[in-house]
Amino acid sequence: MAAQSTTELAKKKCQPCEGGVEPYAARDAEQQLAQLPGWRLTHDGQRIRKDWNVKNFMVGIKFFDEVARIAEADQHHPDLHLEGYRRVWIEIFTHAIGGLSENDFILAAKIDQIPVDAKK
Ligand SMILES: C[C@H](O)[C@H](O)[C@H]1CNC2=NC(N)=NC(=O)C2=N1
Repeated sequence: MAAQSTTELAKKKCQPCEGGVEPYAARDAEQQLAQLPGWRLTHDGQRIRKDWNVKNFMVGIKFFDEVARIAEADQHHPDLHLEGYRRVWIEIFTHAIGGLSENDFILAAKIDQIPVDAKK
């Protein structure tokens, strides 16, 4: 499976997934992640995750608001975490298949286009 650039991914729209799709093998997922700085595999290669230290709590909340808009527009939804008032992390996987589909990488690429005020 050929890895796609972030630009290619971000131009795509998530496709409705109700199962019946083979999850990415860890090796393919790793290759795709090489194009997505900061994202890594978790849960035995079944999810992708990225962490941010944002400037303050409201920056985190506003970031989530932007992420939520994208997720709703594409009907593909990440797990959003905010702890310790500015430590943010996002996990993405395709619930319908219990693993990774192209949708997860599309969403990650779109999230990476959101400007986020990081801790100085
Ligand atoms: C039909 C539509 O794609 C599904 O209901 C969506 C909604 N959002 C979703 N988000 C994620 N992350 N995984 C899913 O399987 C999923 N299913």
